[in-house]
Amino acid sequence: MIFDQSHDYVIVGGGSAGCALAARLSEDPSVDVLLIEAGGRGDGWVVNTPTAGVFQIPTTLNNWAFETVPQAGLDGRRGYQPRGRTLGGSSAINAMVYVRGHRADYDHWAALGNPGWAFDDLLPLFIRNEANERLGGPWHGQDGPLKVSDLRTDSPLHQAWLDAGRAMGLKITDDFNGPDQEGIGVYQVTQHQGERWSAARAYIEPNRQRPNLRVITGAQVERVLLEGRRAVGVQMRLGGPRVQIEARREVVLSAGALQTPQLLMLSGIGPGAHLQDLGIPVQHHLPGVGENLQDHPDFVHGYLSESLDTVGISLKGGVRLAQNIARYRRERRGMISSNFAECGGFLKTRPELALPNVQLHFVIALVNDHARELGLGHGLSCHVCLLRPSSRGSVRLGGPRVEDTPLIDPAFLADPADVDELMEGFKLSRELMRQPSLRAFWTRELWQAQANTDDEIRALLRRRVDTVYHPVGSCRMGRDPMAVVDAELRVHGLERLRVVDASIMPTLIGGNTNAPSMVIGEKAALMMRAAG
Ligand SMILES: Cc1cc2nc3c(=O)[nH]c(=O)nc-3n(C[C@H](O)[C@H](O)[C@H](O)COP(=O)(O)OP(=O)(O)OC[C@H]3O[C@@H](n4cnc5c(N)ncnc54)[C@H](O)[C@@H]3O)c2cc1C
Repeated sequence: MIFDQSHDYVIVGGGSAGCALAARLSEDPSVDVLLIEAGGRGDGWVVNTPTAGVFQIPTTLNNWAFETVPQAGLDGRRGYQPRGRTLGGSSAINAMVYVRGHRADYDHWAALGNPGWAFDDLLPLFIRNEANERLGGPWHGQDGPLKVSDLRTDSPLHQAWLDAGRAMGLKITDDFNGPDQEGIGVYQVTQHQGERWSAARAYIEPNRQRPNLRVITGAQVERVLLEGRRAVGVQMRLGGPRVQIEARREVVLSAGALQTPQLLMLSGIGPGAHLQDLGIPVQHHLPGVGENLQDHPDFVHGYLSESLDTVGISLKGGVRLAQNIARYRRERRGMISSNFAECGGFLKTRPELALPNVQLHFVIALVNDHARELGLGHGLSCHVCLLRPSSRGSVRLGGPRVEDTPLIDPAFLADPADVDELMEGFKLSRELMRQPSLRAFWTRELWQAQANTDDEIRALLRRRVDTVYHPVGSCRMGRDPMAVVDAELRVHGLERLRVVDASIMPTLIGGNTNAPSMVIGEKAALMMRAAG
């Protein structure tokens, strides 16, 4: 094969995991690392300014903005799947909530036959990843690349949220990432002095001067190049022409839970029959590629509000916004530094449960259809999602070219048990939002108002549930025939090819997935350096 360029490690996808991996590998000056990202540089004010960042979610700005296939469990609706398309990946468009997940989830991964992935194995990596401005040891790091801070919004809604939790006798916490996840609290965010801290800002920007770290943006990889069972490089499009890049040591796919399986399948690695249907020569039959897709099904309660402490579209709100913009320019504080999903909680819907089974995101604006529907006025929202759904979906190719949107099927609410469990979360979160301290901030319940009987609630869930943006699991780590990578993240049956991103999670974690994806990158770097 004739190559246009050659590097030791070629990493495809500059997202949460890919940025962490590239930075850690290139700490060793004797290796040279190439990071390839399809999107742009991700360093503009829209990315960095927290409230501006929200405009990326309903649009194609730095966003692949995928749709799912029609979901039988959601009355045949198509779900929405925003995914970051820029250096920093989804961490450049996400809600900045800093959460690691529950220790039991990682212990479960290890118990499934993945040594080295128990919580106690990963805690030092979470600490190494983190620069927390308030919290320190033994649970938190203060010297890592990822800045984590308290919100700088000074919102009265925080107190109202905590008071509502107290009124219901719920635990109150000031740290969702300490020894006990359960409780109601205000989220810490991946921000520094009121600005977003994406994976690119954490891991790539400070290391731009390294001669052994090359970053290419605006280049979409089309496939992995194989020689027999060995990955030798990738083929990508850089603007018009096709370019072939050699990986002298390894190719790493970090394109995320939806596009890593897509790239494997485009390279002839995946379920043989599916590839043959599309005319793709089967290089390696690996039936688990694209299977086991899991995502948190999420329902959003909506409320109208007259409070100008919420973000909305109104004349008075416009004046307030202008004042807040001026304040943000001066101090990097106030409403413009909001991540919207400011407060939340991890709760058990039944006291006998061993772990919290639902997560709440309390949002200081009205969220309707991922902010794709906007109306006049002000409002509030409370998301409730199911942390460990039973439903399993898949990612399949939509066609034989990388431009063909993958067929994404999270199979939301396919298992009726998920509907019933989420219904418990619905009732709990609605009760919380009706507590006097929060009731004072809203004037009317919206779409959930008429859902009172269990059947009405189930029907409403099927009408409105969608993602809270945590797809994982589509290139699952494990040892069985349906596993795609081993515990060192090497693709089964092939050489010099790894997967390093959220797709390797065997099961969903109970929490948000950005920091865990970075830690997957951190861990991969350690394993790859040890392998030499
Ligand atoms: C709207 C939204 C809100 C979220 N909110 C939170 C939150 O508040 N807190 C939290 O912890 N998590 C949140 N998440 C989830 C979290 O950000 C992701 O789980 C995490 O970033 C995934 O990391 P990754 O490395 O697996 O993939 P990504 O970060 O998505 O990176 C994949 C990268 O690969 C690139 N790529 C794909 N295909 C190709 C190709 N063919 N060639 C080259 N490059 C390619 C993509 O452009 C992208 O940059 C949110 C996600 C979204 C979308």
